[in-house]
Amino acid sequence: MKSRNEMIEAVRAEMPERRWTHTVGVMETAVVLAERFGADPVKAELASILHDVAKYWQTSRMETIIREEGLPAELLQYDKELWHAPVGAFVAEGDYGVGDLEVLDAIRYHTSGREGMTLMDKVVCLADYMEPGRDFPAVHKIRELAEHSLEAALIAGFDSTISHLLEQGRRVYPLTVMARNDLILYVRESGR
Ligand SMILES: Nc1ncnc2c1ncn2[C@@H]1O[C@H](COP(=O)(O)OP(=O)(O)O)[C@@H](O)[C@H]1O
Repeated sequence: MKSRNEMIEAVRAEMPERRWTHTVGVMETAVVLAERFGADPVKAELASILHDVAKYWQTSRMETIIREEGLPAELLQYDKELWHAPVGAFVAEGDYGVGDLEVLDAIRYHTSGREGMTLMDKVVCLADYMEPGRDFPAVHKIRELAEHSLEAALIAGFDSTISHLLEQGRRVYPLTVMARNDLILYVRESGR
């Protein structure tokens, strides 16, 4: 596996400066959330460093990887914004030598979420929604909820994404709906 510094330099070279600033925000937020909710902060930071590694890859390059490396082909029927997450996990494993499935899955599902999200999935996905550089109508509420509940904050995040997609008449990738349903059940049953 590449060292932390090698990863930071390599990932930084893959993106414009403003996206690197976002990545640093996600790293810092993920560490805070990991410490708050009992996840491994080192793994949370590692997943955060790499989460957007493929964000600026050409569509055709991502499409080739999705087709040839057996990533879910249904992704190709949905917003291209979703593709960089599973492709990023593939790159994290192949090019950066990350072997930890918890870290790889957190990268893979950071945009869509999934049913049965792990603690690490939740931390990285939520950090991506609420890092300090984010500014969208629901972000204040999300940050407030995140003081106490990872799940309630994530539900608010997914609500905001789904509403936005509905308003624009766009397709909703089903994993996000499943993630939200599952989190609602989790909150109801655990009382969090
Ligand atoms: N379930 C979904 N179905 C379709 N598109 C989605 C879904 N979830 C996220 N997206 C798309 O992905 C975008 C967010 O991706 P994200 O990785 O958070 O990018 P950024 O970091 O640039 O905000 C949303 O604005 C939306 O266009």
